[in-house]
Amino acid sequence: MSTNRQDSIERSPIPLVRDLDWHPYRIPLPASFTSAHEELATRQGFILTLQTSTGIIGFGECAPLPKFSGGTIEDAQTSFPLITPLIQGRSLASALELIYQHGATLPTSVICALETALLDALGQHYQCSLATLLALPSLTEAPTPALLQSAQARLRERVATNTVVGSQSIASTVTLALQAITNGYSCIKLKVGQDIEQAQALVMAVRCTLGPEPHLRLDANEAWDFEQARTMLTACEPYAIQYVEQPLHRTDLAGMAALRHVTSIPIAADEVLSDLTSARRVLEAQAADILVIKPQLAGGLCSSREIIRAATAAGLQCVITSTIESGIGLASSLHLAAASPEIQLECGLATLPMLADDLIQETLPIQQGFLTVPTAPGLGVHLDRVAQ
Ligand SMILES: O=C(O)CCC(=O)c1ccccc1C(=O)O
Ligand SMILES: [Mg+2]
Repeated sequence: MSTNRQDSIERSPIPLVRDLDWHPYRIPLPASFTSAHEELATRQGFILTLQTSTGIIGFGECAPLPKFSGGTIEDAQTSFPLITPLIQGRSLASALELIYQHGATLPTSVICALETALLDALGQHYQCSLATLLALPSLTEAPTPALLQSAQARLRERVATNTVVGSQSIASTVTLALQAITNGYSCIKLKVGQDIEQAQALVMAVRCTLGPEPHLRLDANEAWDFEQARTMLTACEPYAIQYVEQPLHRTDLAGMAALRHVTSIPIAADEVLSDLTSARRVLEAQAADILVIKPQLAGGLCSSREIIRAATAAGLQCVITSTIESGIGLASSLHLAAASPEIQLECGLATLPMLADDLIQETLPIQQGFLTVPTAPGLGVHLDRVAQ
C-alpha cells in the first residue's frame, strides 16, 4: 500500500455504525451431526449485517448451541432490539469497547456476531485482514504501517484441521476415517457415546485400520461417569490417543482433575468453557491438559484470545473449533487461529462440508487438511445473497 494511502487511513476518522440487521437462517446438515448430546439435522442462527457511515458492510454470525452454553435462539433474538440503539452512532472502536466492557449480559454468540461484524468493518477501514487486527497490540488505536506490518508477519497463512466422524456403526466409521486420510487429513476426531464397549471396539478398529501415524482424538461430550471414563481410557492406552474431549459432565472439575492422574491420555475441556471465568476455574482446578475453545460459546474472538493466553501461561495447549456455523462465523474463528501462534494442535474448523450451504460467496477450501486464511481486508468472506 502506498504511504499516502496509509497516511490518509491513519488520519481519517474511524467510521460510525449506521445500521444493524439480523437475518435468521436455517441450514440442513445432509448427514446430520450425532454426538452424545443430540442429533443436529438443521443449523439455525443469524447473520448480522452492519453498515457504517462510510458505506462499509461488516458481517458477523450468531450461532447459539443451547446444549452447550451461551443461550438459545430466542435469547439471542430478544437481545437484538436492545443492542441496536446502544451501538448506532458510535465509532467502530467505541462500539467494540462497549461490548467488551458491558457484553457480559448478552449471550456469547451475540457478542461474537457483533465483534466479528465490527472487526470486519474496521479491517476494511484499515485495509488489513481480521487476523492482522487480532495480532495488533491494541484494537482501539489507529495502527501505524509498522505495527500493521509486524502484526501481519506473526500470522499463519494456513491452519491445520481435524475432521470429525460422528457416532455411527464401526464399519461406516472406519470407512469414513479412511476416506478422510485419503483426502489428506492427518487428524481424526471420533465421537464416542455412552456404550464404552462399543467405543473401545471402535477405537481399536479405527487405529488398526489407519496405522500408527494419524492423530486420533476422542470426544465423549460428557457421556461417562468417572468409572466408565477410567475403564474406557485405560482400554485406549495402547492406541495413541491425542486427547479426549469432555469425558465427564462439565460440572465435575474434581473428577476431571482426578482422571488426569489415572490415565496418560490428555484430558480436554470443552462443554465446561463458556467464558474467561469458566476457563480460569478449569485452570485453577487443574482439570484439563487442553482447552477446546469455540468463539461462539466463549464470548467472541478477544475473549477466546484471553482464554488462550491464560491457558498458555498455565502450560496448557488450546484448540479452536467451530459450532458448525456458516462460512461467516467459521472465517472469524479461522482468523483467530491464524493470529494465535500458541496453537499447535489441529483445530476443529473443518465443518463447512457438513452443511448444505456455507452462505458465503467465496469458498474456504480444505487442502490436505489445511484451511487457507483469507487475506482480503476484514473477514475476507461475504454473505451470498442468493443463498438466503
Ligand atoms: O471439533 C471439531 O472437529 C468439530 C466441532 C465439534 O465437534 C462440535 C461441533 C458442534 C458442537 C459440538 C462439538 C464438539 O466438539 O463437541
Ligand atoms: Mg467437544
